[in-house]
Amino acid sequence: MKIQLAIDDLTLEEAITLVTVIEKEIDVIEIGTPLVYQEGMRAVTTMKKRFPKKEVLADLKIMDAGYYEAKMAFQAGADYVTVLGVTDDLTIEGCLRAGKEMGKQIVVDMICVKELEKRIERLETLGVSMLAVHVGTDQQAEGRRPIDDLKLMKRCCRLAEISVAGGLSLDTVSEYAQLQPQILIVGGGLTHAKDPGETAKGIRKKIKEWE
Ligand SMILES: O=C([C@H](O)CO)[C@H](O)[C@H](O)COP(=O)(O)O
Repeated sequence: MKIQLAIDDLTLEEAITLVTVIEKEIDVIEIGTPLVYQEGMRAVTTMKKRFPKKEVLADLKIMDAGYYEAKMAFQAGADYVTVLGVTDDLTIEGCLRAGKEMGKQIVVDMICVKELEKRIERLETLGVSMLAVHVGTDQQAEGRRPIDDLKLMKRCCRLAEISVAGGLSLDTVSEYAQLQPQILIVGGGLTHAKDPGETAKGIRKKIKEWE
């Protein structure tokens, strides 16, 4: 299982410092949506140049202009870019085309998708190979967690790899790891940790128990 660090509310400089400390424990560096707003594609390019052995995900949450926006992120150095599962199939197909041309991956973020099972089936038919279960920050504030959607996703997915995000932390990561998603996404659980180095080591240790 991979660990994806989601960097949302840090400056690019703070993000680089954090990744330097926990580099060994993480596999994917996510340039979170707020960081993209703040810094643009510069954040993607800088992070890939600084940490060339790490995979970089640009969390653009694309809703339209799929081909154009996905290609922009890939050209900036992203290995993965996100598109929203609620959007039109045409946008998903545009992203997939950009991914194919560039030899990179599209991740479909299932935040706010209502009929999850039906949508998973459709997305897999379109050729999507990575799906992200996601309970967003605002939904988390109302007490929602991604565990049930992850269970459903594990039952319904035929081929796609699965990642999961939504408030994962050192305390809760085992619950998710035992369901065997391919990628566990941790944002605030690391970026707001008192000791990110120790927390990242702890998360890695807990995940290893389920591998
Ligand atoms: O995608 C995210 C959110 O929508 C803000 O852009 C977060 O990166 C994702 O939810 C992971 O962060 P945590 O929930 O803090 O672990």
